[in-house]
Amino acid sequence: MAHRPLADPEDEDHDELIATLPCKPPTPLMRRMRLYRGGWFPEKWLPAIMAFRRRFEARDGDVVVASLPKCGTTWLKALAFATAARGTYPPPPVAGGDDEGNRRHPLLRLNPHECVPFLESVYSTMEEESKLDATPSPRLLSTHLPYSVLPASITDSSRCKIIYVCRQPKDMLISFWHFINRDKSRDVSSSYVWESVRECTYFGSPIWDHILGYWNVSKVKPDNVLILKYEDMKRNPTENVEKIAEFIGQPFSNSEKEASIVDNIVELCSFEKMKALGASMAGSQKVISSEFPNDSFFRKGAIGDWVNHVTPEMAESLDKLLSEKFDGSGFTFM
Ligand SMILES: Nc1ncnc2c1ncn2[C@@H]1O[C@H](COP(=O)(O)OS(=O)(=O)O)[C@@H](OP(=O)(O)O)[C@H]1O
Repeated sequence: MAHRPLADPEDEDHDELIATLPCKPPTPLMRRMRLYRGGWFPEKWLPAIMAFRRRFEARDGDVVVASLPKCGTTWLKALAFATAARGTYPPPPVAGGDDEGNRRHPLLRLNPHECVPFLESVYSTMEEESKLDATPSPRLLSTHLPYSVLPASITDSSRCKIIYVCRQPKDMLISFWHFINRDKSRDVSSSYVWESVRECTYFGSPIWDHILGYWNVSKVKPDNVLILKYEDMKRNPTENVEKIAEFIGQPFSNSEKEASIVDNIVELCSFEKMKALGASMAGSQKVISSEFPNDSFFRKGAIGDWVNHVTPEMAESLDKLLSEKFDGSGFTFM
């Protein structure tokens, strides 16, 4: 007798499935959270995440920028966009004037999040989903989701390339703490955020799990997953831009190198330039589901700001926790 294949639970109504997932009650920072495929997510986000898993169709040449929030996402989006689109939009020369040609570059008018959409947000509206389908290849996309939540269309085929950026968790968590507290009127209990600093978690999910999810795949599929580190990008921006270009199959030619195209990209996406632009656009349209002002993505852009906020004891305990969790994986922040 032929066996009937088991129904895929995600084919059922999202709401019914979500209601069965383990949950945590709301906190002052977060609405109700649900455990899904090994990670905690605000319940409200799950329909879009599930729709993304079900409906996204990867195409040859798609490049996905992946990260945990506050690890350099905005910067990497800018660098990857400027690199991939340099044929259509040459980066303005470092010493270039402020003429119309130089102002034509999208990154001088738009926040990088507007140039590279978050897939999990795209699937929250039919309009955004249709826009994504109509986007010509090659597409530059992004996600904050862990590898375990990505659709099979990305993980089981070799069509997509993923560039993952990670950052020393102490700096990432302090950056997040500032981001949450930037709007004093929200009156979010900072003790809740401090709990996540102490536990080294993001919305209840371990930070090391997110990093190791991508890291482990990069070891077996190096042509599909490239790991970058915020600290290394700060120290060697040129080298990292060259790495990005090679990884996406658009290496810089000798004539481009001679014309200082790499330097121009680095300058266009430098913290100082992007912060100044973000400040000048602060009052204009908000980005990422119209939620965040342009300037909220640029604060200090430094390595090691955690020393101003985290006690040496807390830092030591975080370092110990992380070295245990990364032990044997081959991953380090150096
Ligand atoms: N161009 C450039 N160069 C270096 N650093 C930069 C740049 N742009 C943003 N930043 C810093 O990155 C931090 C924000 O992280 P994300 O972009 O990942 O945030 S988000 O996920 O998009 O919300 C946040 O870090 P902190 O300054 O430590 O808070 C930003 O200031």
